Amino acid sequence: MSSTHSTVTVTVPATTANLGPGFDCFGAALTLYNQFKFSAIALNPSTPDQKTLQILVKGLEADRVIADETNLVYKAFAKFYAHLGQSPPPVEIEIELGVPLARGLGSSATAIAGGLMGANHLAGKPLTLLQLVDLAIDMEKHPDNVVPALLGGCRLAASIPEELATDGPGWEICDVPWHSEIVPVVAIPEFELSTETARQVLPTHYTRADAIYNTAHLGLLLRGLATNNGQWLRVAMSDRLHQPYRKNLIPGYDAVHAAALNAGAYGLTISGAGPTLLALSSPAQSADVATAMVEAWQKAGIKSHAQSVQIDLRGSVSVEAKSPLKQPANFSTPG
Ligand SMILES: Nc1ncnc2c1ncn2[C@@H]1O[C@H](COP(=O)(O)OP(=O)(O)OP(=O)(O)O)[C@@H](O)[C@H]1O
Ligand SMILES: N[C@@H](CCO)C(=O)O
Repeated sequence: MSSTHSTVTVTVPATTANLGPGFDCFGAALTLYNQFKFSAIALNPSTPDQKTLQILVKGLEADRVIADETNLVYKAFAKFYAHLGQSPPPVEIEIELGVPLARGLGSSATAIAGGLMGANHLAGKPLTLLQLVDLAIDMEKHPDNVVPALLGGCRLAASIPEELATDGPGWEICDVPWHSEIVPVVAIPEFELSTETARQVLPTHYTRADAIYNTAHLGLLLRGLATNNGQWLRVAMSDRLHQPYRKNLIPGYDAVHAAALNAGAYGLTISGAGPTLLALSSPAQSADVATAMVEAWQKAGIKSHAQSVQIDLRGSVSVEAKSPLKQPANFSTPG
């Protein structure tokens, strides 16, 4: 009889960060998913040099993902064990990609959330979800993707000031109501833009006027999302901290923006660090908005895919199962 062991499959939603003025603090989970399956590997004590890590990648753009210990899912897995003061156990990770890479839809956050959740399950769940959130923010360096990726919904994260800090998490996280009649429409171009590149074009200092502009627009956005006020949303998605600098990295931005508004969208913003563009629309206009965005990009010589999505409310979901213990890929029976 073969021995069995727990495996865990973690499903993690894509996210859209910033939504315009909420730079580095505001984001929402979307109904596009990556899946990560973690299985413990049984090493044979009498076989030398067995692989302690196997990574298999399937799905969208699978050949673009590195399958060694520099893989971000594994880095998060290893970070979890380092946090416990332990070495990571031998593991097989199967990745099924449904979220396009480096497009501003939080693919890196899915990898971090998946790696941390998977590790926590294999370790017998020593950490709470909020402790995983803290570790994830520490890895991603900003909370706006990893928080909704783990918790679901639309979330605002504010760092707790030093004078109020305790030993607990360093962030106050609140859920933000998103009216059910507001449809997010994502137009995803075929080219990639890494977050690193998109952060390099940002200034390190801003004027007081720019700070006030973003504060006011984020407030308006929160109220617009809660009340389905299209006029407020139209104005609220403008910002002065990142989009004016990043739109030059996205060919066709102005044309897609104009096309989305002409087709009836309330507003349009760069999703995360881009290049995906996110429009907010009424349910009745969302199909027209998606078509208009793709056509505008096509005229600018860029292939894209657009679809209406919904806000994911569940966040990262893990399902445990019992399976036969995995053998390492280079396992050999001593003979
Ligand atoms: N499933 C995955 N497995 C391993 N690494 C991944 C995975 N998904 C993303 N990554 C890593 O994250 C990189 C993309 O991260 P990046 O922050 O540039 O974009 P993004 O997270 O998709 O967009 P944004 O942060 O703007 O929403 C990939 O190039 C890859 O190195
Ligand atoms: N807030 C981040 C999201 C992308 O990771 C940025 O805009 O750079």
